[in-house]
Amino acid sequence: MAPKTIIAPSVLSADFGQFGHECSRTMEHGADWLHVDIMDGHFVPNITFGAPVVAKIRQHVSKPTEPQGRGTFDCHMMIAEPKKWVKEFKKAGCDLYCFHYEAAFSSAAESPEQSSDKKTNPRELIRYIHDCGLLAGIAIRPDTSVDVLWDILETEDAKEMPDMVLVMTVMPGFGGQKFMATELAKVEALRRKYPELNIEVDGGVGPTNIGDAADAGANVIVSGSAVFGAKDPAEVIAALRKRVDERSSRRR
Ligand SMILES: O=C(CO)[C@@H](O)[C@H](O)COP(=O)(O)O
Repeated sequence: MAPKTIIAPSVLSADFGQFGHECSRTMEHGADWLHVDIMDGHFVPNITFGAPVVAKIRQHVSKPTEPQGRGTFDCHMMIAEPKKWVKEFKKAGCDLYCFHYEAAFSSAAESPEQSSDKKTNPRELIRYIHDCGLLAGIAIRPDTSVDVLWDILETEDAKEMPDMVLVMTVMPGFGGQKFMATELAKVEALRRKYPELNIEVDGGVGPTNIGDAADAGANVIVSGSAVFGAKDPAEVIAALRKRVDERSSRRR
């Protein structure tokens, strides 16, 4: 069965001066999830915010009543040491912890106090995230081949299977960049092999290119500036949803 359409506005484009209100308002506009961009100034050349801020905005959005349900906080961890922060973000109210493949190999420390010179691998990290009670996502940058994911997705161990794959359609770090249509070949390849997988696209996505993203097979749609910069964000969210729904009903 085709996975359901999930619209996840990226809060990177929100007005941080009224962050809680921006989050609750976006949910009222029809969002399914909130895509929460965590940047550390190491993995990407930009810094956003950490777990204490996530805990504050969580108070403005009801927790999902089921896994992947409405109100899911989809935390996109653009950080160099993803394993270090899993428990902190769980405590803060994160539901889905999506780390970058490129960062995983240097992230074995279990807490901020521990040194992080050990290596881990993405499958172990997915298992660890699940053991901590979170959904797990794995992201790839435009300069990473989709081929790195096949081995991970072939697992027969449910604890090591990601709940979502994120295909970045810009280099991570900043909102408002131009959508890279070349990345949709990765989405197509993933969808061909995994009809039920949650495949997220993120970066420069909006009404002008949602058709291409949906046709390629994306079902989790992140959109920052197109939603927060719109006169009528509810209209943009509805338009994104309509296009993805149309495509997935043809696939069924
Ligand atoms: O992770 C990122 C950027 O690194 C994204 O979540 C963007 O912030 C999405 O914003 P737009 O490209 O839609 O403005």
